[in-house]
Amino acid sequence: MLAPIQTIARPVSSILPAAGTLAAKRTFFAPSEVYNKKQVIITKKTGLDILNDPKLIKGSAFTADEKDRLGIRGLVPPRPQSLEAQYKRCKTNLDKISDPLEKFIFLNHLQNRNETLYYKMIIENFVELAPIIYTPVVGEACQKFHKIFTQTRGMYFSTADRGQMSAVAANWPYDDVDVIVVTDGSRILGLGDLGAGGMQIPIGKLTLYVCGGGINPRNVLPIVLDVGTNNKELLNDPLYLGMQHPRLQGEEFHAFVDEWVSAITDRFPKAVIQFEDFMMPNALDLLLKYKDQICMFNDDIQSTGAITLASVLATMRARGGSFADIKKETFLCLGAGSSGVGVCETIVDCIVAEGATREEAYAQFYMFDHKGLLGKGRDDLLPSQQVFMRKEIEGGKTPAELLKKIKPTCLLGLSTCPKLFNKEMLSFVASYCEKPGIFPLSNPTSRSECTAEEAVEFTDGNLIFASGSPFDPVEWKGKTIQTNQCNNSYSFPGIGLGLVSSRATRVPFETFQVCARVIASLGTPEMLATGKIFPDLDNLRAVSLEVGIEVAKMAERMNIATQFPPKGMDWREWLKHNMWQPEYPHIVVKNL
Ligand SMILES: NC(=O)C1=CN([C@@H]2O[C@H](COP(=O)(O)OP(=O)(O)OC[C@H]3O[C@@H](n4cnc5c(N)ncnc54)[C@H](OP(=O)(O)O)[C@@H]3O)[C@@H](O)[C@H]2O)C=CC1
Ligand SMILES: CC(=O)C(=O)O
Ligand SMILES: [Mg+2]
Repeated sequence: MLAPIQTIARPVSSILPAAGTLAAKRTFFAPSEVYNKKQVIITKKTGLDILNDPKLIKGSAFTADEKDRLGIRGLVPPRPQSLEAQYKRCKTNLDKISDPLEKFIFLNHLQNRNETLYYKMIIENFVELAPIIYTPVVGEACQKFHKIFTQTRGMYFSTADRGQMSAVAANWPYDDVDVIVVTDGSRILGLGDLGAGGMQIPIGKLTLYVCGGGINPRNVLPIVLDVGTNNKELLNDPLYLGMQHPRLQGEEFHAFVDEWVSAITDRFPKAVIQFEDFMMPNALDLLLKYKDQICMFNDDIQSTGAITLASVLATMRARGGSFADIKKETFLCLGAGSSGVGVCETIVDCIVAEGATREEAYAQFYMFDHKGLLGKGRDDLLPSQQVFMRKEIEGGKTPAELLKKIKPTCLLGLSTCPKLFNKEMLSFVASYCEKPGIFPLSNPTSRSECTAEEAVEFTDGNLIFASGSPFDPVEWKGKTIQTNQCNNSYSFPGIGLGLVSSRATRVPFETFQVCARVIASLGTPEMLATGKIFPDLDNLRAVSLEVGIEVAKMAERMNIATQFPPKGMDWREWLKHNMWQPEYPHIVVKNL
C-alpha cells in the first residue's frame, strides 16, 4: 500500500509559471485504441502472418470464432486456453533455467514470439525478472549481443544511412509511436563502448515503460544510432553486427544526429524521445541542443537526477526532518560524467527551490573524477563540471585526503569503479552523521561502489542505502536493514506516462523536480524506520501513476500540454484509463 502524498514544504507549482486560461486550448482528441475499454487491433493480416506477429499472436488462446475469422483453424492446437494457463506453463519452463543470461535469452525469445505473454510474465514477476531484463544481466547481454543474437527488434540508423534517414524511418511499420529510447552504445551502463550491442538497453528500458508505466507496447520504438565503435574487440570480431569503423566525432557526429532527429520527428511527431547511454560530452551537448526544440530528455542526466534527488529527500524524512533540510547536506560525489553532473545539478535545482542561492547550493558539493577533486588548478574541465569546482582547494586531492575536512553526509557513487566506498570512508561518515545517505549508483552490480553488506557492516547499520543495481536486505545485529534501488527505472516510466498522456511538447527541468518530490513522499513512517525510502519495484505501476499525474498537471500549468482528459474525467482517471494491461486484444481483419 502506498502512503498518501504528503504536502510538501514548498510546492513545486510555486516555481512554475502560473496556468493560463486552459479551457480554451483544450483539444479533445479522437477516441484511439487505448480509449476503448477492450483493446482492439485492426489488421489486414490473416493466417500465418498473424501467427508470426508477436503483437497479434495468441498461440493456444485463439477462440474457435477467431480461428475461423483469422484463417488459422488447424494451424494452432484445437483446445483454446487462457492467457493465465499459458503464463503458468511458460513460468514453469522459465523456472527450470538457472543461468541468468539463459533466462534473459528465454525472455528475449518470448518477447519476439508473443508480446502479451512476455509483458504479463514481467509484470507478474517484476522484482524477480527486472534484474534479468534490466541491470545487471542486460549488461552481459549487451556485451554478448553479437553472440546471442537471433532475431531483430527495433531500428538501426547507421553511417551507411546518411542522407537517407527519412526513407529508413519510413520503414517502421507502425505510425503511432509514443516513446522512443535511443542510444549510440558509446557508454553502456558502466561497461563502456559496446557499439550496436547497446540495443538491449533501449529494449530493456521500453519493457520498463510498458510494465512499469503502462505505455502501450505497440507504440514503443527502440533505436540504435550506429556511428561506429571504438571498442577494439568489436572492431575485430567477425560476428559483430554493427559498423566496423571508428566512431564519428565532432561535427560529423552532430550532423548525423541532426539528420536522425529531423527524420524521426517528421515521421513520429508525437513521440517522447529518451536519449540513453551517450558518452560525455555528447550526452550533455545533445540535451542542450534539442531540449527546447523537441519533446526529449536524457535519462542518465535527468531521470537519474530525479530518482537520486528523491532518495536524498526521502533520507531527510527518514532522519525525522523535512525536504528543506537538504540545504544542510554535504555531498561527496565520485564521478563527474554525464550522470554525476546531472544528478548534482538536479539536487542543486532542489536546494535553490528550497530557498538557497545557486552559489550556496554548489558550495554543498565536492565532486571527484579519476584525477581527484574538481578544484583549484584544474584546467581540464568541461563547463558543466566547472560550476562544481572548489576553487579554495587544490584540484586532484583524493577523497581520502579530504574526508575529515569535508565531513560529507551523503555519498554519491557514479564513477563506474567498484569498491571506491571503502571501510575508512563508510565508517568515518557514520561516526558523526545520523543515517548518512550511502548511494553507490554505478551499474551493473560489478561496478557498484560498494555492496549492501559492506555498507551496513562498515557503518554499523547507521545508514540509508540505495544502489543503482539491486541488493538484498541485510541482516545486522538481529535487525533487517532494508535496501533500496535508486535507479532511473523508478522515475522515467511515470515521467513518460505523464508526458504521453498530456502529449507535452517539451520536457522542462521542472519535470524531474516534480517526479523526485512525488517519489520522496511515498514512503510511510513505518517503511522509513526500516531504511526503506520508497516502495518496492513491484509497486512501480502505482508509483508511475502518481508521478505521471503530477507531470501531466505540470505540463498543463506550463502550457505545454496539447491533450487533456476527456470531459468528465480528471488526470488520475485519464492516466489510469491509458495504462496498458497485459490482455489479448480483439483482432479485426479489414482490407485497409
Ligand atoms: N542508478 C542509475 O539509475 C544510473 C546509474 N548510472 C551509472 O553511473 C555510472 C557513471 O555513468 P556516467 O556518468 O554516464 O559515465 P561517464 O563515463 O560519463 O562518467 C564516469 C565518471 O566517473 C569518473 N571516474 C572514473 N574513475 C574514477 C575514480 N576512481 N574516482 C572518481 N571518479 C572516477 C570519470 O572520470 P574521468 O572522466 O576523469 O575518467 C567520469 O567523470 C555508470 O556505471 C552508470 O551505469 C548512470 C545512469 C543511471
Ligand atoms: C540505469 C542507467 O540508465 C545506467 O546505468 O546507465
Ligand atoms: Mg543509462
